[in-house]
Parts: sequence; C-alpha cells; structure tokens
Amino acid sequence: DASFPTDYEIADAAETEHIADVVEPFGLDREDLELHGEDKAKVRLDAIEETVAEHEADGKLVLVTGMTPTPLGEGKTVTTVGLGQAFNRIGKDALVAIREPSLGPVFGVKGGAAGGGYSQVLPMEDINLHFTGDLHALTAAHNLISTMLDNHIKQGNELDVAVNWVNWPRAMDMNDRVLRETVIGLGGDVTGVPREDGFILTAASELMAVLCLADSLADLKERVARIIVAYDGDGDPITVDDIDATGAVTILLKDAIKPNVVQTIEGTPAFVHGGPFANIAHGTNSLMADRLASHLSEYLVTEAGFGSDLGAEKFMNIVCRFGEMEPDAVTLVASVRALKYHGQDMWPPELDELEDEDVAAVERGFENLDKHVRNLQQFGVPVVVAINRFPGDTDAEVQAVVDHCEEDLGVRVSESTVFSDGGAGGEDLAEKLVDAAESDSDFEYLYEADVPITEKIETIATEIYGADGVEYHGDAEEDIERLTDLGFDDMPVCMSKTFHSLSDDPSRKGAPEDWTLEVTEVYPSTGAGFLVVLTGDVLTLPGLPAEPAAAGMDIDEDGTISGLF
Ligand SMILES: Nc1ncnc2c1ncn2[C@@H]1O[C@H](COP(=O)(O)OP(=O)(O)O)[C@@H](O)[C@H]1O
Ligand SMILES: O=COP(=O)(O)O
Ligand SMILES: [Mg+2]
Repeated sequence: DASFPTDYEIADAAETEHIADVVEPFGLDREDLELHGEDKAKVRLDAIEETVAEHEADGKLVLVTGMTPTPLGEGKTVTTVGLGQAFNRIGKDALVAIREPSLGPVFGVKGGAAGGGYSQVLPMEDINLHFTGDLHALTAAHNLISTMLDNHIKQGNELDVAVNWVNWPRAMDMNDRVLRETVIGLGGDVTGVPREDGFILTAASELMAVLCLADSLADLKERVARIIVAYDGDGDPITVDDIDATGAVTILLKDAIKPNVVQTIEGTPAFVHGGPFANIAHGTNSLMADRLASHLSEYLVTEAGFGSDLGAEKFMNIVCRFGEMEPDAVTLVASVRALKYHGQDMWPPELDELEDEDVAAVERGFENLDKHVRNLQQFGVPVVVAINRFPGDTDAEVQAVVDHCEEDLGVRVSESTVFSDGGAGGEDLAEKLVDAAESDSDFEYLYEADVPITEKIETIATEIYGADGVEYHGDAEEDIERLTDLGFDDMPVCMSKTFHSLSDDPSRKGAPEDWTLEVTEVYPSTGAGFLVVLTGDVLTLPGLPAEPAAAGMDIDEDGTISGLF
C-alpha cells in the first residue's frame, strides 16, 4: 500500500521516552539498568534477583503463535507488540517479550523482527542491526570454542579428539550458504589437521539456546561447561570444559545474558532478548526475560516462532517445562494471505497470485488453521484466533474466517488491525484473551521427559504434525542408542523441521495426511538440556534469495536509512 508509511518512516517519526522513564512505572529503577543510549538498556542481573524476590509472579502469560506461514511471515511479532499496547489501553498492565533479530533474515527474505506499522519496538534500526551486541558476542563465543578445539587437536590432541566426530561447527550471523560445508586445516602441518567443518547461523548455535535457558551467570557457566563439542576415539564425549574454554566463553557472554529492554511505539516496555529460530532451534526469547516480566506485570505477551508445530510446541514442551510456567491463553495468528496460500498446492510460493479476493481459496485453507487450533487444544490452553488484517484483505474474506472460527471451530476469534492502528486495533483481541486467560485451563505437556526418545519424537510427529509415523534414516537409530547409553534419554526433544509445512516436505500445504516423518540425526545439546532431532533437509545455515533485502537498502549522508523493514 504505497500511501502507507514504511516501518522505518513510522519508527523514525515516533517520539520515544527515556527508557528509564518507560520501565519505572513497572517497578524497575534507573539503577537497575545499564543504559545503552537513551532508548535501550540491559537489566542488571542483581536487579532481576531483587525483583523476583520482591514481586509475586502472578502475571498471566499469553503466548502468540501462528498457522503455517508464507515465507514472509503472517504477523506474530506485530501481533505480540500490538497486544502489549492493547492490553495497556484496556487497563491491564502488560509487557512484551520477543526475540532479538538475526542479521541473516534482516538482509535476506523476511527482513527485521521488530514488528511493523504502528506495532513496532523502537529503535527499530538499532534492534534490527547491532542492538546491544548480543549476537556478535554469541558468534565470538561460539567461534572461540571452535578455535580452542582445533588448537587442541593441533597441539598434540591429548584428548584424542576424533577429527571426523566433531559436532561443533563454526557460526556466523549471515545467511552465507557457501559456508555450510567446508574443509579446514589446509596448508600443511604449520596450519593444523585438515578436517571437514562448516558454519551454522548464530541463531542455531547451542550457545544461543544456553543463553535463552540459563537463569543466572553461574547457571550459564555450568551449561557452557557441559556442552559436548566432539567425541574421542572410544566414542566418549568431549566437552567445552575438557578443552578449558568454559571461563573464557562465559566472559564473552557476561553482558549478553542480561535482558535488553526497549519500548513499543506506544511506550509499552518490551524485553527483546535471545534469538533462536523455531525451525532450527527452540524459537522463543530468554527465560530470563520471561521470568523478570512475569514478576513485573499483570500480563506478559510473548511469541514463539513460526507455526504452532514449531515455536509453540517447543514453548510448551521445553520452555515451560524448564521455566516451570504455563500459558494462560494462546493467540493463534492467521492471515487471509496464508489461508489462500494453503488453499492450493502453491510451491514455490507465488504470493502475488494471492492478492485478488477469493473467499473460496480462503475456505480451502481452513484445514491448516484447524489443525493448528487442534494442536494447541491438546495442551489444554484456551485458544483465541487473531486474524491479522493486511491492506488487501476484503471484508468478505475476513468474515469467512470469523464465521468459520465461531461456527465450525467454536473458538474465540478477533480481527486485529494492530499493524495499521497500533494498540487500538487489538483491544477486542485483548478483551477476548483476558476472558480466555481467566477461564480455567488444564495445561499439560505432550509427553513426560522420562519416556523413550523414540516415543517423544513419535508423539510430536503424530499428534502435532499429523504424520502416520516416523522413519529413522542415516545413523539416527545409532544416535538414539548412544544417547540412551549416555543417559541423555530423559531430555525433552527439540525438533528441527521446515516451517513451510506441517510435514517435513516444504511443498505440502494444508494439513498433510498419509506421510511419515523422516528423522536423519539426533544429537545432544547438553548445555541447553534437550536433544536436537534433525528431519528432512532443514538448513542450519540458510542462503540469501535471488533479490536479498540487503540489495534494497541504503543510507544517505545524514544517516537516514531506507530499505530496512
Ligand atoms: N497486518 C499487516 N499488514 C501489513 N504488513 C504486515 C502486517 N502484519 C505483519 N506485516 C509485515 O509482515 C512481515 C512479517 O511480520 P512478523 O510480525 O515479523 O511475522 P512473524 O513474526 O509471524 O514472522 C513484517 O515485515 C511485518 O511488518
Ligand atoms: O523463528 C521464527 O520466528 P518468526 O516466525 O517470528 O519469524
Ligand atoms: Mg516473529
């Protein structure tokens, strides 16, 4: 919509308050903060402990998830930020907790992750670029482990590291696909021992998960110490502590563990901390931010990435389990665009074909929405569908979704216009979530942690993805046996799967049936405390599209940025 200002123009025109004034009404004082300019701050760890000790954690937790998205995303972050604003407009103290962006998508397909329109967190350009340096710190810390591991091998390899059994790649915060598979150590003995290696996106690093799940600096250090980086010739694990890297790595993360706080366009405090994606990692912001926020306000609105099959499943089964918390309500973001996209076998996506009014296509896409509603109801939490209205949506298309939710699904539904109208566009949704959050919910995990690894995988595959069963390829079955022998089988599983489909085949839309999930590898993230299950061809280092967002960006002589969204 050419007449509508860009995210950057809206953000640039917005008035921001000093961050200390924004958080003060919620109980954080200036001395609790480490200021990064006037509109960004980190919260001191001792201030978090004091807050947790002084204030009851009686806040209600609202999770924002979504249906299976188009590659552009359907508005979970926008809805999360908009809801934070809307709750405050209807008189409910509310805070927002979201992840911090990775430069990979910023310069790639999706762009930034600071929301959009009149539901953004500010300063969007800082948040989408270097922010407070957490991603850079994580990248450096990750690569320090790699450097010390290869140095150990070079300096005599006392630990007998099996050079073909190193499962700690290098990391970078850029979608540079050509570095997925590399050979290192070339150049003769002066350089080191040649071996295969590769890069992953920093968002997929186990250190990102460790940062998001740690509840103190001491806990962070203990988690870092037990990260398995390789195995020796006998198949015994070699940890970060074994290569004497624990202290240095923790030093590099000493500031990154502190939650960042900024503000939304309407002055609602927003914690923006940690950035694991929900396809290749667990997909939600740090527990540290959730814990702090839940002690500071009546409502906490937080987002889990991609569809309910990814971010929400892992939020319930991993994050809530570790954080000893549970959602009081879930809002499932749907869009007319995504419903039409699922209403046909469209792969690769031709999104401009979805622009014309087509109620029938919207209705054909309901099977995807319905499966996500059923997924969430399995966790025993009330669901409210949020129709995130885009400019081209027609009343008839939106009404079809409202009718379907009310008449066919019997769930609360609300049309949200928080993108174009800010918090005012989400007041009805907020009211319905208050209603849902106050109704009783009997939250339960999908599986108990002590059931066999295969049972955890099969439960998620059949009950959440809709698979008939699971096939194990490559060394996946040996992996599971070894992990069980090592005593890691009582950890929850973090499924790594495409976000383009409920199944492991990106081209399959709607709610695919008659298929089997293919598991290719299972490895332990012992620092995070979960097992990563690789399925299909999920890429832990994405690539740039033919026309990357970066190509449309510019900055003029007075520092005005264009093309960042
Ligand atoms: N209602 C809307 N109208 C127009 N653009 C929107 C709307 N909601 C989201 N967007 C844009 O779509 C993209 C994805 O939104 P985002 O909230 O990041 O989705 P998600 O978190 O689900 O991936 C962003 O560029 C955002 O600004
Ligand atoms: O991990 C993915 O998060 P979004 O769905 O918010 O892009
Ligand atoms: Mg998002």
